[in-house]
Order: sequence, then structure tokens, then C-alpha cells
Amino acid sequence: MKQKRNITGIKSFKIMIQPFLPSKWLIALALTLVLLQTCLSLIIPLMAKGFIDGLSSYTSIDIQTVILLSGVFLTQLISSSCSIYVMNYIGQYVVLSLRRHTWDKILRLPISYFDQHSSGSVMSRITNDTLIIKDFISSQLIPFISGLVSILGSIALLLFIDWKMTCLMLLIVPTVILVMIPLGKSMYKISKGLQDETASFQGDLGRVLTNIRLVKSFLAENQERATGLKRMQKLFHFGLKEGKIMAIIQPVTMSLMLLVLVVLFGYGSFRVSEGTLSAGSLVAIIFYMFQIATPFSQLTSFFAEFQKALGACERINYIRSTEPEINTLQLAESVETRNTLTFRNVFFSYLEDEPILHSINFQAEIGKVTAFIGPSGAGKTTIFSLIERFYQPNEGTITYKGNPIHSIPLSEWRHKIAYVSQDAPIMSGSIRSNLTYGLDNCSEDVIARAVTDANLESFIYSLPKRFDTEVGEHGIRLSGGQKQRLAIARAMIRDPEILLLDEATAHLDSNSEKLVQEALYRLMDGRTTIIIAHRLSTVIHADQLVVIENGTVTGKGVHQKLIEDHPFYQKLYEQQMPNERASYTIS
Ligand SMILES: Nc1ncnc2c1ncn2[C@@H]1O[C@H](COP(=O)(O)OP(=O)(O)OP(=O)(O)O)[C@@H](O)[C@H]1O
Repeated sequence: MKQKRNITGIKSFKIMIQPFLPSKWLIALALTLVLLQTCLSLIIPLMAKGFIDGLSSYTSIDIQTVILLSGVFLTQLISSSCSIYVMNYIGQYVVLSLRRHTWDKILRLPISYFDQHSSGSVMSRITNDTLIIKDFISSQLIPFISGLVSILGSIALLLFIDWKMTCLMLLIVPTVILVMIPLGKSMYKISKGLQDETASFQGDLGRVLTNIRLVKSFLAENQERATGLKRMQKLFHFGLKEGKIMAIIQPVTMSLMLLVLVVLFGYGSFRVSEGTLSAGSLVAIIFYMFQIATPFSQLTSFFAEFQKALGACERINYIRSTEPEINTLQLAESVETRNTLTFRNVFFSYLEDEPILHSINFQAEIGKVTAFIGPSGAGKTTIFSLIERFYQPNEGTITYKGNPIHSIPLSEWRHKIAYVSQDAPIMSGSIRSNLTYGLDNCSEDVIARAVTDANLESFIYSLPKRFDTEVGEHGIRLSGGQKQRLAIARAMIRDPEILLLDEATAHLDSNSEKLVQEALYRLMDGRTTIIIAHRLSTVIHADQLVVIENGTVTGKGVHQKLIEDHPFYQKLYEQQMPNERASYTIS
């Protein structure tokens, strides 16, 4: 049963790894070199036998045998070093192609995948799992094949030299199997536990280090120290368990080998003195014993390492088999008006049976400003995500200028959009690399104009390194307002048709807000803008206000209309602009 599982495992490993292997010629070369080296190492004891036996019968050293032996030694040395290099090349090639394919795939996965899988686990697929596979191929798989050849070849030659000594030596095999198999199984369990625990430990380190400010300001150092210590202690205990097994395996293997050696020497010497075995044969037998014992001891770790590599392959394959983002869908052209971005009867849920948006209907006119207003959790950001095509609606259509947005190639569609959010995501790197992020080339004039329009010019020119200034991780060396103006300049450089703004000025002081607001107005000029508004004061003059409550549109129109007939809007207006209340109640 177990054997059957291993065979299916080997088959599925072969199928999974096939696309990442280098050319068949290179694999054939590696195998040839390994087999050549193994065969030569099998010949050496035979030659030594002849040499030693020759010494006892002739008085002078046979020069021919010495030259032959040296030649074989040298060829074995060269083939061994070439095979090690080729095996490493194959391993590195597999890692490169696995990483290249996996990274390509990861970048094309839909956002929903990242909602369900932590970034730590995705990272570990491309770093740890690929290394596990490489180690298995270069340090286990090819040596396993040469080991098998070495064992079988040695046994055949031993039988040819002296079958009685061979049988005596092979008596030890059942004992070794009885001891090694249970130990190998425990070792597999431990190394799997160790792997899982190391992954959790890495995940925890990432969580703490990326949020180190939160940890410090909430005085969570002690809590994190305790969590970290617990994980480290678990790792320590796994290490100890591994140590216990090693403490049995190594001495047992050594003792068994010594025992076999003593028995072989004892019985062999008796046979030599009896004259039924030559001294050279005894030496060759001892050589072959080592050539059997060494690969044999590797067999225990081979199956544990194979299971690990199979697991790694399955995890990578899971990513590879996940559907990428949809590029285009064949959808009928809509009959709707050609100058709007339209949501018609859109339904959406992130998780099955947990609807978030219900029958969303609105039209945002091209070149005009549409503002979304609604309580927290109403679904405003979700609508943005649908416009960006991070997710697909469950029902309904979204059209732009009369065409369903899903019928437009994804990159063409995303090229039309720029999203400027409250937290203004910034990558570590220079100001310039952030401004031109995602663009292959960009003229200095365009950058300079965007920087001026985004009110960033005086700040950048006050820096000693100007555009080459490093902004730090997440733009940590910039203020909130500077980050937002950088994000606005970045959007200006892309020159999008549609602007998605998650009200960017909500948490800035009045001076910074003024600079950001000015930059935003310049960016919005002539573009289709949709704003998620947190304060009515900033959107009161929008061309259209859309009220979203509980995942549906409960009101649409201009300020004056909503103030007259929409209860939620009236309440919000009273809360946020109490001094203006008289004006609307009078009118
Ligand atoms: N990735 C996600 N997976 C599952 N549920 C989500 C996800 N993102 C948001 N939600 C849920 O969808 C609902 C709508 O969230 P959304 O972020 O769209 O609201 P919002 O109106 O933008 O709120 P806010 O004004 O507070 O930002 C919320 O109940 C939220 O818990």
C-alpha cells in the first residue's frame, strides 16, 4: 500500500516537475557522468585486488597496473567533479524556471487569491519550496540513482569474488532495515513539523516587523516577546527530537558497520590463512562493503526528502493551477448611452452567501464628478474594486462609453484608471522610481510638469538628492501630505481617463490639505472622477452625489435634490455642517 503511494507520488512528482527540467540532453549527460563515476569506483576495488594479489606473487611492482589504476582514479575524479557541477546546474536551473513561472503566475493572480492567502505563505512558495525541490533533485535524486547502481554493482561483483562472504555481509541488511525504517518515518514526521513551525515563525516575524510602529506605540513588546519565545521553544523541541533520532541513527550505523567489518575481517583472515581467499579479494570485499553502506545510509533520508519535495511541488502547483485574472470576456455591446460609466443591476459578494452589493445602478458622466456618500461598510470601496476589475460582479454589467468593461483587455482598461487613496501607497526606492512606477519610459518634461501641478516642486528641490532621494519603506521618510502629492503626481504622469479618489485630504492639517486639494483639482480637470467622500464639504458641488447604504444605492442627484428628499443625506448634512442647516430648511 505504502509502496503504491510512493509510486503514485513519484509519478505525480515527475508530471509536476517535467515543465521545469532542463533539456533531456543535459539530464542524460548528468546521468552518464554519475554512472561513469559509479562504474569506475566499482572497478577500483577489482583493480586493487589484482594489484595486491600481484604483489604477493611478483617481487617487483607491476608498472602497467599502477598506470592503469592511476588513470582510472583520475578519470573517476574528473567525472565526479563534472557530475557534481552538472547536478548543481540542473538544480539551479529548476529553481530558476520554477521561480520564474511561479512569480509570473503570482503577479497575474486575482486579488481574491490574496484575500485568502497570507503574503508570508505566498512568499514561502517562491523562496523555500523551490529550494526544497532543488535540494531534492541535486542532493538526493541523482545520488539515489547512482547509489542504487553502486549497491547492485557491488553485490554482483561481491558474488563474483566470493559468494560466502557476500551472504555473510548481506545478513546485516534485514537488521538495518528493521532499525532504519521506523527511524526514517519518525524523522519524516519531525522534519514536516519543523517545516510547518518554521513557516509560522517566519510569518510571525513578518507580521511584527512590518508593524513595528504599532508594536511600540501599543507597548506590545512583551506580548510579542512571549509569542516569539513560544515559537522558538517549539522549534527548539523539534530540534531536540531530531537530535535524539540522529543520536540513535549515527552510532547504530557506525556500530553495525564496525560489526560487519570485524566479522568480515575475522572470517576473511581465516579464509586467507586457509588459502581459500586471496588477500586482494579480502581488500576488495571490504571496499565494496563501504560502497554498499554509504548509499544505503542515504536511503533513509531519501524518502523523507522525497515527501518534502512532493509537498513543495503540490503547493507550487496549487498556485499554478489557480485561474489568473480574466483578461477579456465576450460580452454583447450595450445599447446604453456612450458618455457614461454605468453600473446596471450589479450584485457582488466576496464570499458565497454573504452578499455585499445588491442591484447597484448608477451612471457617472464622462468628464464629470460623481461622489459616493454612505456609512462605513456600505460598499463604496467595493464598487471601486469592481471598477478596477479586482473582482467580477456576480450579476449585472458595468459599461464604459457603451462597452462592457470586461470586454476591454485588462491592461488597456487599467491604463485608463488611476486610483488615489487616503493611504497613498508608496514603494521603497527613490522619488523618481515612485513617480514613474509601472512606466517603461517617461520624459523629464512630463515629470517636471506633474511635480509642479502636484505642488511638490519646492519640496523636491529643497532635498539635496532631489528626485533621487530615497523615500524609505512605505514612504516612511515623507509626511502624509507629501505622500499624497507624490501619489497625485504619479497619477498625473499616467494621464488617466478615469480617476478614483478615496477622499485624500481627510486626515491632513489645513495647510497641507490646501496643497493637496489644489493638486487634486488640477488632476481632476477634464477627467471622469469618482470620489468616495468622507466629508460633505468637499463634494457638495459634485455633478452627482450617489448615496450608498447597505450595499445598494438609496439616492442619487445633486446636493439640492438630496437635501430635500433623502433622510440619510439630511442627517449627515446636519451632523457635518450644522451651521449651514438654516439655509436648506429655509429654501
Ligand atoms: N476582501 C474582502 N473580503 C471579504 N469581505 C470584505 C472584503 N473587503 C470588504 N469586505 C466587506 O465588504 C463590506 C463593504 O466594505 P467596503 O470596504 O466596500 O465599505 P466602505 O463603504 O468602503 O467602508 P468605509 O467607508 O469604512 O471604507 C464590509 O462589510 C466589509 O467587511
